[in-house]
Amino acid sequence: AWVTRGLTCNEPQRRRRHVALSRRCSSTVTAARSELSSNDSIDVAQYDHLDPSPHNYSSQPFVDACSLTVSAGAGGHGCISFLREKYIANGPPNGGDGGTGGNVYIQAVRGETSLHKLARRGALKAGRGKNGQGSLKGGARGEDVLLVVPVGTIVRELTRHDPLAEDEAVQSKGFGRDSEDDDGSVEGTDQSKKWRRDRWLLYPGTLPKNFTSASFPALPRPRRNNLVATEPQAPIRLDLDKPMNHPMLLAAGAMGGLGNPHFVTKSVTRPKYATKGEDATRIHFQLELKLLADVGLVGLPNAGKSTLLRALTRSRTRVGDWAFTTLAPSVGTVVLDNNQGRPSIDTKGRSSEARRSFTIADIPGLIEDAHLDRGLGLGFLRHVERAALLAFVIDLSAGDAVDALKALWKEVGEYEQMRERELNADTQRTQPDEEGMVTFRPFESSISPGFDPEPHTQFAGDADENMVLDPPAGRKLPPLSLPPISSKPWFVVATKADLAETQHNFERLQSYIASVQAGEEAHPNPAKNAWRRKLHAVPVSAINKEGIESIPHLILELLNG
Ligand SMILES: Nc1nc2c(ncn2[C@@H]2O[C@H](COP(=O)(O)OP(=O)(O)OP(=O)(O)O)[C@@H](O)[C@H]2O)c(=O)[nH]1
Ligand SMILES: [Mg+2]
Repeated sequence: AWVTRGLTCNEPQRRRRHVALSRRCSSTVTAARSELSSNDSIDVAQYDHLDPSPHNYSSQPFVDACSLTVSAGAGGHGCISFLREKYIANGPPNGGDGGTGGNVYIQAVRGETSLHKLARRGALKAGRGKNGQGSLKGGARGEDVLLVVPVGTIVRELTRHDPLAEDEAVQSKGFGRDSEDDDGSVEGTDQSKKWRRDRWLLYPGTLPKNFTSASFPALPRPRRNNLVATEPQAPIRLDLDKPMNHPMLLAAGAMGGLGNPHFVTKSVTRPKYATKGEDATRIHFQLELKLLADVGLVGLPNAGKSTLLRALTRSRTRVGDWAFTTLAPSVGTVVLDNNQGRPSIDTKGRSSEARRSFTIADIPGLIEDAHLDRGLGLGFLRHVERAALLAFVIDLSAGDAVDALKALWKEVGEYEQMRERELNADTQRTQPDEEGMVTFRPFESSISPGFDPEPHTQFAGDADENMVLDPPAGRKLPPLSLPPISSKPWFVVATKADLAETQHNFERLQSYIASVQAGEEAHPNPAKNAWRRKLHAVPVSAINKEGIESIPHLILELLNG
C-alpha cells in the first residue's frame, strides 16, 4: 500500500517511508547474516582453490554489447542587453555571447571489464552552454561527458544527427526555394529571412512584427566548434584495443549564440536581437566489447574450462558440477617468472622480446546447435575472436572426445559465417547514410581514427590514385579486419583424465589428432585456411593440478612462434 501512497506523499511522509525502508533492509541483512553463520558450520577446509565452495567465486555484472546515444551540449543563447548608468540614457549594447556546449569524450581504461554501466544509461548528454549575460559576460561552457569503456571495446556509429550539416545542406540548395512551397509566396529573400527567424532571440516585449525584414541583418553563418577538426572522421569506427592516456573526442559541443553587440551597424546602433545557440550533434553508437586475451578456452558446458583456468591462474571463476556454471567470460593471467617476481613492465610493447606472460579467457560452454541459439548461443565466441590461439577443452569422461572436438569446430565455423553475414548487413546499412552526409573538414585530423572493419576496396583497387591523393603524414591506414578464427593455432586439452576409463578415450583422441596431422583424416576445421602445423593433445587433471605444467610452455611456444 505504501507504494501508491509514495506517489503522492509530501516531504515528511517520504522521509518516514525512507526510514521504514532502511529499517526493513537492515533487518533483512542481519537475518541473512545469521542464516549464513549457521550455514558456515560446513567444513571450509574441505574446499580448495580448484574445487571451491559455492560461495568462493567472484561475480560481476557483465554486458558485452550495447547501444548508446550521445549528444554533445547545445550552445547557450546570446544576450540582448544595454548599458544602463546614471546620466547615460541610451547606453550601447553589451550582451555577452552564449557558452559553448560540452564535449563528449571516450577513453578506454584498464580495470573496466564490462559495458554494463553504459548499457544502463542508454543516452548520455553533455551539458548545455550557459546563456550570455549583460555587461558583456559570456556564458560558461557546458559540462563534458566522458565515456569510460574497457580496453577491447569496438565503437561503431550507426546514425548521426548533425543540425549544422543539415543547415549547410539546405543553404547550399538555397532556402528561398524551400520555403516557397510553405505558403506559396514568391518573395525569395524575404522568405529566407523569415525562415531563419527561429534562430533569432528578440528583446523582451518586442514582437517579430516590430521588425521589418530590412532592419534585420543577415543571419551570421552557422559556426562550428574548432574542436570538430579533431573528431574522428564520420562515420566513427574505433577499435580501442589499448588503454588510452588521454580521452578522445567523439563529438564537440555546439557554439553559443552571439550577443547583441555583434549586430551593431551604422543605422542600427542598438540592436534588439541576438542569436540562439546552435543545436548539438547527436550520435547513435553501437559498442561491443571483445575481451583481449591471448588464449581462448572453448569447450562444451561442464567440460572443466573454469577449473582449468583456476588451475593455471589465480582466477576465481565459478566452478560447479552442472552445465552453464559460467555465465559471463572472465580472463586470467599467467606469469612465468620462475618465482622471481613479476618482471618490470616493458614499456616498448610486448612484441620486443619473447613474452613471459599471457592471458586466458574462459567463456560459457558451447553446445551442439548453439548457432540455432541453443544454450547461451554463440555470442560469447566474440571474446575469443581476438585471441591469438584457441584451446579446446574436452571432457574425457563425457562421451567420445573426437566427436566433441568435431562438434566444437562445427560451432566455431557457424559463428564465423554468422559474423560475416552480420558485417555485410552492417556495411549495406551504413552505405546510404554516408552518401547523404555532408562532412565538414577544415583540415584533416591528425589523430588516427583507428580501425575500420570494412575493407577499403577503393584503396586496394587502384594504388596509383592513392598516391595522388597523398594521405596526410602520420595517419596510417587502419588494419582491415581481424584474422578469421579458423586460421588461428589451436590445441586440445583433454581434461578429467583422473576419472576411471578415460584412458581409452584419450588414446583414440590422440590417434585421431596424429592422423589429422599426417593428413590421413580430414581436418576437423573445414575452412581452407585452417592451421595445420603441429597439433597437440594434452591430458590433464585440472582438479588435481596434474599435467598442466606443460600447458604454459606449449602456449608460449605457439604465441612466440
Ligand atoms: N574429476 C575431475 N573433475 C573435474 C576436473 N575439472 C573439472 N572438474 C569438475 O567438473 C565440473 C565442471 O567444471 P567447470 O570448471 O565448472 O566446467 P566449465 O567447463 O567451466 O562449465 P561451464 O562453465 O558450465 O561451461 C566441476 O564439478 C569440476 O569440479 C578434473 O580434472 N577432474
Ligand atoms: Mg565455467
